[in-house]
Amino acid sequence: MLAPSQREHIDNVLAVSQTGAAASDPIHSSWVRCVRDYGLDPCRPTRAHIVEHAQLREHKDQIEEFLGVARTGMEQLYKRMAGIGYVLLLTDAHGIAVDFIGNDAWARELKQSGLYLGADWSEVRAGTCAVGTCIVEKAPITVHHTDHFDATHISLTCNAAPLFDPTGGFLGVLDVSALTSPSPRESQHLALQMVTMYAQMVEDANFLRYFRDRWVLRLGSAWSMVDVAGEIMLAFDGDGVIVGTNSGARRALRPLRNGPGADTLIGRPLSDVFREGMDAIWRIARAGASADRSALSTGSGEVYFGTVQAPRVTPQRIMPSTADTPCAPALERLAGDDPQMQRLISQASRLVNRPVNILVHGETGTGKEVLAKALHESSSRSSKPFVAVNCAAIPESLIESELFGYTAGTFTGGRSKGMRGLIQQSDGGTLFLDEIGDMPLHLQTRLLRVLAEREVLPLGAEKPVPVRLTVVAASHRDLRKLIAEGRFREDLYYRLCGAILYLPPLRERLDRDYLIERLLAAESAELDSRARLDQAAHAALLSYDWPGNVRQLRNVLRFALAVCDGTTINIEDLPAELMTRIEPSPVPDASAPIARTHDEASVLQAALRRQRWNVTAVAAELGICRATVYRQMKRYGIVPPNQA
Ligand SMILES: Nc1ncnc2c1ncn2[C@@H]1O[C@H](COP(=O)(O)OP(=O)(O)OP(=O)(O)O)[C@@H](O)[C@H]1O
Repeated sequence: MLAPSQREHIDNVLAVSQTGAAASDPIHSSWVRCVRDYGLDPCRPTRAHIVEHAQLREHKDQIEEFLGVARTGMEQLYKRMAGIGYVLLLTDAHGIAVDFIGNDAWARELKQSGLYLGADWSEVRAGTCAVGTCIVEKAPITVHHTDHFDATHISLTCNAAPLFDPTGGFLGVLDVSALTSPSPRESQHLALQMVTMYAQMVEDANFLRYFRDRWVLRLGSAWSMVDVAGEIMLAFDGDGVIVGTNSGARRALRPLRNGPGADTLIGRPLSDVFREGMDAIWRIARAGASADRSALSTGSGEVYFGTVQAPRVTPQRIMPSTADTPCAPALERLAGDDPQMQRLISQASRLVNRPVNILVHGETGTGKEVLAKALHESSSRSSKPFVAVNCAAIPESLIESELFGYTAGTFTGGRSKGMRGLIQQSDGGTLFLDEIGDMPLHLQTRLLRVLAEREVLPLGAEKPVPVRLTVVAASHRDLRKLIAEGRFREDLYYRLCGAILYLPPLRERLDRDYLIERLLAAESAELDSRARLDQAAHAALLSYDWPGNVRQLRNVLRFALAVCDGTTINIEDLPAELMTRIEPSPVPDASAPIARTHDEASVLQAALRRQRWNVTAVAAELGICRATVYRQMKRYGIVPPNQA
């Protein structure tokens, strides 16, 4: 039963989402997103969603090291905020609360409201809220009472600040929330300042931990405060080259000279940023904590006071030098300007030389093998073999001998000298196990033993052979689900997932243009063609939702190059499926475009009516993405009844 205040709120949300919002208003823009992009219905308030334990574990595993650092900051912040009724949430980049500090006395109310461990505060799930909207805006935000989209949340007040990793990737959100609060929005001003300040402190603590083997230059505009609150931090190596920047540095500093790459500081010498040059910085380092604190000035005329912290551990033992390279070239080539891919690449570049196995998740055709290969090529193992095995493609009866090898005379008909298995062949290099979820259970047990004991026992052999094995495993299936069904060993899962990388589906990537260009160049070179895409074909490629991901894009380009006139690829050269995703089967006569348009419009209209104008449900029914539904609605002038 809805309270009058909730009903009034729903009417308000409906009115704004129908008329649209000013781009500068993050709350109303979020309401519009909730209705138009996520298909959320303000008339159906929904309780908080708490993810299951196993899923929460996975989210925590992703940022385990960071969680330890963040906890200290959270405890300090909680001490200051608990007395005035606030609780604290730390969420990952997906909006899942991976840590929480609150008062046990209100545990029931807090859990019901979603102020709890495991709560999903993404905008897609919870509507406008401090965490979810902060993830979209990447900036601190207060979402107070009726700023929330969902009427169940309108008694809450929430303040959130984003957290970035030392390479600028988005890590998650720090949030302070209260079950009750005074009605003026201004009452939250201080809470927002506090959460923003602590988010910065947590980020900086993480930065110092991450770059503990590097020199760190801390800068502040107040002479006496630099040691305690250096707003700007730059990590640099013994040659004075910048290897890391905190958020403050990324906001405030630019290289002295313009030119290519002027937007990034990583990889540049410090003398490219400060007029006084490297000598002055080494002088500051030598002065240590003494009062001799030279000022450094930037190209824009700002003056900062600096202090330099020496490396606290010896570099190379922690991480071989290439692992610190902000982006290894083989990895960098995988993507253009897509935030999800850029984050993945920065995570991957930090992993290349670490002694961990990596699990890659992604839909079929997203490039899991390509990523595994790039990881290998970027590592110090690159001169050793990269061995790829598709566990789903090799018949079960052969996987064992293929992987583990066999000795002479083990099989009648086998090679008389025996065979080194693929595990041995990858010794010192990388073993890529694709579709690991399809590996039979008894072989999972043997693989686990190889990983634990670092030796392999070929079939028929008496003595094990030592191997230096680094595994990158991939799966498009949910391994946690397979574990729950008893089809995948949990202990093997934990051995394999030293780190998990999620490859986004192509429809979510914003760098499709880059991929189209790269793949077209690669395919053209192979076919010795110089054909270019015309505008309509290019637009069709950009707007398609690519269920088969990068592989399908590659195949489509190959097809188009083969059938085009040799100079221009136009829309007719693209395979029919790009034009017919929305049509009912059987496919109508392709020579009748008017009939096809008419069919498309009526199919869409019927589905919209059937699904009561819920765009998400329509997209699911027709097997297309929501953006395509909106595009088609616009094209055919279909307007929801309440907006007509
Ligand atoms: N980033 C990329 N740049 C260029 N080509 C790519 C990229 N990602 C994938 N591809 C191409 O897409 C195709 C599929 O890639 P890949 O085999 O790595 O996908 P996958 O996710 O391992 O697929 P599956 O799940 O079917 O094993 C390949 O032809 C590959 O060359």
